[in-house]
Amino acid sequence: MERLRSELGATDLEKQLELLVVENQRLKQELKSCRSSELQSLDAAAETCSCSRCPHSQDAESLRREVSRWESQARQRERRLAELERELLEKSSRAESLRRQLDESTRQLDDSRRQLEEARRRQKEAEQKLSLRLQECEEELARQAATPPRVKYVTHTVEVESAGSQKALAELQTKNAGLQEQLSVQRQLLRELETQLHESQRTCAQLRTQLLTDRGRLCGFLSKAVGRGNGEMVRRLSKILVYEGEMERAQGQLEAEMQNLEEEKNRVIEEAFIRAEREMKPVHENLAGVRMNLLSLQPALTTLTCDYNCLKRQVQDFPFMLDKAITEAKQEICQVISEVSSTNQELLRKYKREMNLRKKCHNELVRLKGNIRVFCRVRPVSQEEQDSADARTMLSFDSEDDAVLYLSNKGKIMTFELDKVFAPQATQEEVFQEVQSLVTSCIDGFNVCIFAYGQTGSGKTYTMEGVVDDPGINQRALRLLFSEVTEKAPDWDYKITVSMVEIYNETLRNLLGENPTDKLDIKMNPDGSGQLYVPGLTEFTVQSPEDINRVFELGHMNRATACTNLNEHSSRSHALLIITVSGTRFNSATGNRTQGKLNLVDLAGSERIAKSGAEGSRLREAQCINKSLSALGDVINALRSKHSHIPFRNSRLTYLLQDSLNGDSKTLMMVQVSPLPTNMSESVCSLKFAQRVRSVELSSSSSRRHENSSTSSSPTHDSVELDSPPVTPVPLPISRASSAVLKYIKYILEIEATVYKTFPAEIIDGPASAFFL
Ligand SMILES: Nc1ncnc2c1ncn2[C@@H]1O[C@H](COP(=O)(O)OP(=O)(O)OP(=O)(O)O)[C@@H](O)[C@H]1O
Repeated sequence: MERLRSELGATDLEKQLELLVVENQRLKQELKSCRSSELQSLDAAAETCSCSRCPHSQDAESLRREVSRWESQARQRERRLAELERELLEKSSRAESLRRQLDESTRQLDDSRRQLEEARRRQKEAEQKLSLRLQECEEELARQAATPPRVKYVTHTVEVESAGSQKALAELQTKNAGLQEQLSVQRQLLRELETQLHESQRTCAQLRTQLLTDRGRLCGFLSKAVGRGNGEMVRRLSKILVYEGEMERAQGQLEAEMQNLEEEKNRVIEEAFIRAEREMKPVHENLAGVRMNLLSLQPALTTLTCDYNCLKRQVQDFPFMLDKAITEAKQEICQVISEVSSTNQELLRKYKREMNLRKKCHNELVRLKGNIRVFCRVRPVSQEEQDSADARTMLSFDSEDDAVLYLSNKGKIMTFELDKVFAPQATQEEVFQEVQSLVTSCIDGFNVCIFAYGQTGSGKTYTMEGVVDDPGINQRALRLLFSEVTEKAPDWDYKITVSMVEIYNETLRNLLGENPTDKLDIKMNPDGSGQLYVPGLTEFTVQSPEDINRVFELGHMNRATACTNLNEHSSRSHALLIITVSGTRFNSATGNRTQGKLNLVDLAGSERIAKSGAEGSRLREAQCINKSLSALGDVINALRSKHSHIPFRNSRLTYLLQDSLNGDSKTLMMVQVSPLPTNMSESVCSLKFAQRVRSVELSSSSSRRHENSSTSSSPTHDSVELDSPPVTPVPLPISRASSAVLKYIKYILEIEATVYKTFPAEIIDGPASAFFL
C-alpha cells in the first residue's frame, strides 16, 4: 500500500498533462490568431481576385471550408480533450477514493485483525477459564458428594461464564458479519469501477481510432498544403500533429499507468483478502474449538444445573427443617434441663443430707478418736548444738508407727505412745496437715483449743508462730479459714475476728489494746447465757492475710513493750490467739447461724521449779506457770474422765478457755520435746504429761485402755502435777507392728459398728458409702 501510494503520489504524468494543456492553450491562441490573419489574407486575396472563376478562389473557398471544418474538429477535439481531462480527473479522484477506500478497508482489516486477535485472546482466556472452571467444576463435583450445597455456586459460576462466552461469541459473529457485508459492498463498488474503467477504455479506443482518422486527414491536408506551398499552414498543421501525437502518447502512458494501478489495486485487495482469510481461518478454528468446548461443557452444565436445582430445593427446605429440628432440640433440651434440674435438686438434697451426715460422721470420728488428742513434736538439733559435745540424740522413732516415740534414759528405753509423733525433720506444713481438720471444724461452729506444751526452747513458739518464711499453725490456720469461708461465700456470710491475750503471773493482758499493761478480767456474760466474756478485750475483724500480718505485728509490739526481755518473758507467759468465726447462711428460712472459736495457745515453759532453782519473782513466775499448767491438766483429766465437776476456775488460763474446753469442744495438745541429752529429764516429764493426758482418755475408752494396759509395764512416776498418777511408758513387745495393725483394724471396725448403729443402712449403702469406704 505504501508503494502504491508513493507511485500514485508520483504526478509526473499529471504535470506533463498540465504542461500539455498549457501548450494546447497557447497553440489554440496561436491558431486563433493565425486563422484570423489567414482568413483576413484570404479575404483580401478574394477581394483582390474578383474573378468568380478564379481557381484560387475555389481553392480558397474549399480551404476555408476545410479550415472551418478543421476548426470545428479542433473544437470537437478540444471538447473531447476537456472531456478526457474531466474523465482523467474523475478517474484520478476515483482512484483517490479507491485508495482511501483501500486504506479504509486496510484499516478495517487491521481493526478486524486486531479484533480477531483480541477475540482470539479473549477466546483463549475464556477457554482457559472455562477449562480451569471445568476442572474446578469436576473437582467440585467430586467434592459435591461430601459438601452438596457448594455445587450451587459452581453451577451458577459455570452458567454465568458460559453465558458470557456465548455473548462474546455472538458479538464477534455479528462483527464478522458486518465486516463480510462491508467487504461485499467494497467488491460491488470495485466491480462498478471496473465497468466504468472498461467503458472509459472503450471510449479512449474509439477516440484513438478517430484521432488516427483525423490524423490521416490532417496528413492529407498537410500534403495538400505542402503541395500548395502554404508553408505556414504546413508548419501549423505539423505542430498540431506533433501535439496530438504527444497527447496520444501521454494518454497511452496514463492508461498504462491506470492499468498498472488497477492491477496493483487488484493485487493488494487480493492479498488483503488472502491475508484476511488466512487470519480468519484460525479464528474460525478457534471458534469451532470453543463451540466444541461449549458443547462438551453442556452435559456437565446440565448435571450441575440439575444438582444445583436439587440443592436449591434442599436449601429452600432447609430453614423449615432447621426450624423443626431447632424446635425439637429445644423441646428435648428443655426436657433434659428439667430432668437435670430435678436430678440436681435431688442431688443437692442428697448432697446436703450427705454433708450433714459427713459432719456427723466427722464429729463421731473425732469423738471416737477422742476430742482431746495428744501430738508430740521433737525439735531438730540446732547448728550450735550440733557443734557441742552433747549432740547425741536420745530419742528414736518407729518407722512403721508414727504414734510411738522411744527415749533412752539412764540406760533404759522408754516407749511413749501418743496420737502422732513428729520427727525433727517434719515440716510446718506436715504438722499443719494433721491439725487442719480441727481448724476447719470451728467453721462448723465447734470450739477448738490447740496448746503447745513443753519446756523452754523446745520449739513451742516455732510450732505456733513459726518464722517469717515458714509460718506456724497460727498464720496457716487463719489463711485456711479465709480460703474455706471464701469457698462457702455464695451461701454463707462469715466474719472472722481476732483477739490476742497474754497470761502472765495469772494476769490477763490485752495484746491488741491501746494500753497492753492494763489488766483484764473474766466475767459472766450479763445476758444470762452462762457464757464468759472479757470486758475490754479488743477484737479485730480480719478480712485478708494482710490484716493477719498487721494484727500479729501489733500483738508482738505490745508484748515487747510490756516487758524488758521478750525472750525470757515469752517463755514465762502464756500467749493466746483467739479466733472467732461467726457465720450466717444466706436465704435460709431457718436462719442458720454458727459460731466457733479457735484458741491457739503458746504455753509458758514447763520446767520444774526444783530444777530451775528459782527464787523471788522467778519463783512466783514458776509457781504461776505450774499452777496454770496443773490446772490445765486437771481440767483435761476431768473432761476425759467425764467428771461432773470440771475445775476450770483453778487458773486464769482454764477459766478463759472454759467455753472452748467444755462440751463437744476439741482439744489438741502439741507436746514439744528437745532431743538433747541435757534436756532429757524435762523431755521425759513432758512426755509423761502427754502420755498421762492420753491415758486419761484411754481409761474412759475401754478398748484403748485395755490395749495399753496390756502393753505397758509399771511406771516410775516423776513430778507431773496432775491429780491422778501418770502412766509410765514401757517398752513394747517384739510384735509391736502386728499389734499396731490389729489395733488399727479393731479401731476401724469399732468406727464402722458405731456408724451402722447411728445411721440407717440405706444411707450407708447409698452414695454416702464411698465416704465410709
Ligand atoms: N522444728 C523446728 N525446726 C527448726 N528450728 C526449730 C524447730 N523447733 C524449734 N526450733 C528452733 O529452736 C529454737 C527454740 O524454739 P522456740 O523459741 O520456738 O522454743 P519455745 O519452746 O517457744 O521457747 P520459749 O518457751 O522460750 O518460748 C528457736 O531458735 C527455733 O527456731
